[in-house]
Amino acid sequence: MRPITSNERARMALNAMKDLGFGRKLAVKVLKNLLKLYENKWELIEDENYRAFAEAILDAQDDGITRQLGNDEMSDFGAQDQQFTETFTQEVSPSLNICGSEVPGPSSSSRRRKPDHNRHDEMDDLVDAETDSPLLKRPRRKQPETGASSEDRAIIPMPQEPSPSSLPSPTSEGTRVVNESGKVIKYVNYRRDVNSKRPRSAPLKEPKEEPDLLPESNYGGAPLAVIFPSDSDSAGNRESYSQGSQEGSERQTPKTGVPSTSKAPNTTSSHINGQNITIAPCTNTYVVPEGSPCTKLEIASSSNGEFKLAIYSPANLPTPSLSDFFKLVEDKCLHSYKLLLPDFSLSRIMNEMCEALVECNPSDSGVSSSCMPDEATDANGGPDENAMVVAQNPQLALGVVRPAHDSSDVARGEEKFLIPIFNDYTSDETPPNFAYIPQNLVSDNACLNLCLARIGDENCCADCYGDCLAGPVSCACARETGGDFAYNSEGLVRREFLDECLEIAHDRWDPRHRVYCNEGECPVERSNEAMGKCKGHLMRKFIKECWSKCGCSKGCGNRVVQRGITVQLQVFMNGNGKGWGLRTVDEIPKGTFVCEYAGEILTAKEYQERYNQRKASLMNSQPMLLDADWAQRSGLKNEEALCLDATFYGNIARFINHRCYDANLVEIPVEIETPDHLYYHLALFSSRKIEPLEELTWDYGIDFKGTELQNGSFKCLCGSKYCRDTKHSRKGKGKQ
Ligand SMILES: C[S@@+](CC[C@H](N)C(=O)[O-])C[C@H]1O[C@@H](n2cnc3c(N)ncnc32)[C@H](O)[C@@H]1O
Repeated sequence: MRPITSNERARMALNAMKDLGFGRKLAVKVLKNLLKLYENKWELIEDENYRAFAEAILDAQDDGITRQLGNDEMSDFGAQDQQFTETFTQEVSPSLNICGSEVPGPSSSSRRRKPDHNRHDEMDDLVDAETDSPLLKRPRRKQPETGASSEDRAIIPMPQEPSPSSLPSPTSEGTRVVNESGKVIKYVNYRRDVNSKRPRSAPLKEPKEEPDLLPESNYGGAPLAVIFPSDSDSAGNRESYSQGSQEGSERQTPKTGVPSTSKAPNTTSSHINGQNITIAPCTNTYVVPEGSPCTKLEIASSSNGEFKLAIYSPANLPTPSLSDFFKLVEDKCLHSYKLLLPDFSLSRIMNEMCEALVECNPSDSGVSSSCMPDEATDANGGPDENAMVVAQNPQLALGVVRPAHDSSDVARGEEKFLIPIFNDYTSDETPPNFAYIPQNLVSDNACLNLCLARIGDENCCADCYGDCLAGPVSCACARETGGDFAYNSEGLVRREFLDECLEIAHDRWDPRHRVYCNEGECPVERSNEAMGKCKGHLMRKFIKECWSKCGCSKGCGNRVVQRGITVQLQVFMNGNGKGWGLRTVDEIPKGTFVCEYAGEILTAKEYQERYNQRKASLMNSQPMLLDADWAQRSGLKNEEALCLDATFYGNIARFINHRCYDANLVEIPVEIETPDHLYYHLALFSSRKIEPLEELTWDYGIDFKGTELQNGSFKCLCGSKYCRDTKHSRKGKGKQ
């Protein structure tokens, strides 16, 4: 292979800096000086994704070079591509001035900053010490010593929801939130009166006709649906809705995923990453690890709203006192997070949790004022709301008669906005009965070990501060997406990444995108012999978001899905045989997070058992396998093969209808709390710009060509010209 030339290396280095947002002229200048400094040793510049280069530019900026060059010169990348190519054969000096600052030569800790900067040298040392980190860890900047609390110091203040009178008039794209330097950091829509402005009903906007996306022959011959089958057709499906609500009261409480009315801790379910959370009876999540195998920390709750923390020790061991235990946890927190306030106290946090809990449930006399610690305090020392475990209203159990849906808000206040129901066709019909949950629930048997200790340093950015996207270099949380964050500063999925995801979704039947299990190892095959040999699992690209162990703030731009729904939605009766559907109120730009597909996390086997037992009541169910990473695993255990079922518990995504191939939403797996990809969030993002009042659709990935068992559960009425259900297709009849 031809050796890479200096000019090519220079071009690559400058492009890397351009990607980080640095101006070209400054970068060229710094690069020249670095080459002198490092005696043309490009490896030192290229090492760790051009870390030394980026840091030298930062130093140069701090030293005022930015001002010297002026704004125009700082943003002149793009032009003059040729100019820099002949400039990189420089003479060497052992130590030189990079844009005005004295920097030690390569022999002495070549990539360290000069010592007298305003930076936090201690953190720099830490960063430098991590030589094997594949990506740069951005040093946490030293905070001004104002005595302010950690919250006060957040770089990007999260916008407060204004009072109704001060609501800004929303634009189609939402209200821009800008940071101090005027950069748009996110768009916010504010809760609006559902009756205002928009008519209560509006003619359905069918998804717009897509241009020819692929030759006809490419979308046939799909080997298998990735969805578990159901045998209803659309008509049957509609019938089951009206039965559904009556049946709801008679239904047996499913064995898993339902807060039990019994006190046995093992029969309740956990709710993750959200508020108003149900219980985590799955005590293995909270068991004190291996080192002390006989002592157990157990967190239990009942559906009456009580919960408790218990430490069990075997007879031959003394039970540790709660205060000793707290002290140890505090020490560990200090060791892990380093930046705890001096008066940090676990017991105080727990008291505050209890108080908050009582405030959240003022009418719930069953709420105990005792509280339990969670493993998680977030990296800023505060309690981690995502991991708190709170008893939930037992009425959610499906065995209990619950009122019909509230047509002004199907989400019953669980989301940031009201999500109203419109039915202009059959005025008395309401959506089928189900319990609205904003986040997933986990069954007892599903092996989902939510333990912060499992998130290693390489899977988080403990050293970051504020907004990871605003930093000059990507942190470890961008590694999953090849070193660039999946989101841009406006909170949208980056175009290139989205296009890659769309390509995979479009070519989902192409064997190049699928992985096939060894014989007898496929969890789907094991749970349902009738499925036959493994038909392959789609290998998908993951997004990784920052989370509790990361040092950044909750407003960090790499936290999108975990912040929940930010677009205004409506449930509506479709009137075209597909039943209820979901539509957007406002225009949605391409790459916007719309909602997560939430439901009960079951094992594939559990789902199959449930399906076999109550086939009829599962007619509307679209269980999704969480198999995006099974490719990396061999010998998956039954309890590790997870599946998402929104039949009894689900969120707004439960109303999204299927459209073959050219749907306006695409699902992307998002890693938040677990690093191993066996559990992830199935997040739906807009695949293109979506017009106001357009129906939202998603390609469920059903093979309508397979045998009955492999088939999807309905006759497809999507109306897409790419419809795969050739037997029943209404191609060309889709418009009404
Ligand atoms: C996740 S639900 C979607 C919401 C559903 N329409 C409802 O009324 O609750 C999936 C069910 O909707 C119906 N459905 C979704 N997409 C459809 C399509 N393209 N054609 C016909 N029926 C569809 C099927 O009955 C399917 O089992």
